[in-house]
Amino acid sequence: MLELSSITKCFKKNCVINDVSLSLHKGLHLLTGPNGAGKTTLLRILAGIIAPTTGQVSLNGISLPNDSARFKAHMGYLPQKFGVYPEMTAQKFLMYFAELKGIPASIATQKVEEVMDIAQITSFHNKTLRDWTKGMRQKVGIAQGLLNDPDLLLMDEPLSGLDPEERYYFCDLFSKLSSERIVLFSTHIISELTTLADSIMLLHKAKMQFKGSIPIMLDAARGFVWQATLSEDEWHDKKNELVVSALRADKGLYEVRIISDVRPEITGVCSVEPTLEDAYIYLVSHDDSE
Ligand SMILES: Nc1ncnc2c1ncn2[C@@H]1O[C@H](COP(=O)(O)OP(=O)(O)OP(=O)(O)O)[C@@H](O)[C@H]1O
Repeated sequence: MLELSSITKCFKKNCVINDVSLSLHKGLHLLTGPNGAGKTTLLRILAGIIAPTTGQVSLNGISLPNDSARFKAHMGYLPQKFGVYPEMTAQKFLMYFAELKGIPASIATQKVEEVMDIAQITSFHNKTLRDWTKGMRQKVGIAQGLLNDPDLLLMDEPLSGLDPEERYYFCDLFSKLSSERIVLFSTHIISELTTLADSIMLLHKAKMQFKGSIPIMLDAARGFVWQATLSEDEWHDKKNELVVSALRADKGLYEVRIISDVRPEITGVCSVEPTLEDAYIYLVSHDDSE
């Protein structure tokens, strides 16, 4: 189990994480929130790269920073900007990482083969990384995170810059990997993950605004999501007073999903079931910290 108790992180007077506590068990967990919410900072704390200003982190009873080496031996981390050495092949690159992680040479070759198989990059193993697409490089990043067979796999925005097919592939992979470990990743893209994640955490204005299962997140917004079709004039008239979670324009008509505590005064408006994106907008717009 991963436990965070009362984590606060301040950069001088700017506190970007404020008293965050949570426990995560085996499974797939998403960390989302607006730009600058503190997602990368929180993941860097969990990866033992930076220390919290106050608070504790522990993984199966092993705590940071006291037992940092042992903690890191059970953790894999994919940073937001994962650099590769372009002249290396994936196999060489992963062997290099295995050495950095202290994996004994006697099992490193086999371990590298195993993770290349999981990340489905075996057939490219002899190609230098210079020639790889972003999605393929991301697979190498995930493979390096798995080298030590971690109990905790942390990934910072692993879906960014990927096309829909690649995103589907990775979500499915993370879901499979989460049957044996805690997989926690940050993302701005939440719609397609609805059925896969065991829990979702929304970090907003330094606080954990929401944490819970996807059905519970959807429940939070139920009754507050509306749909209406507006003419161009109506849309321009109303758009500044509405909180909009989705918009589709077609032949001069605007199909709008609206987040509102009360029925909006629009002809033909109807209540609709929330999507995860609606729930996200609902929670972010119902920030009660101000
Ligand atoms: N080393 C640092 N020194 C000072 N401020 C920092 C440092 N690292 C992060 N911050 C600030 O902390 C805040 C949170 O940044 P962070 O990168 O954690 O957010 P994020 O949620 O990951 O954002 P994004 O979704 O845009 O990647 C930002 O205001 C950022 O400027």
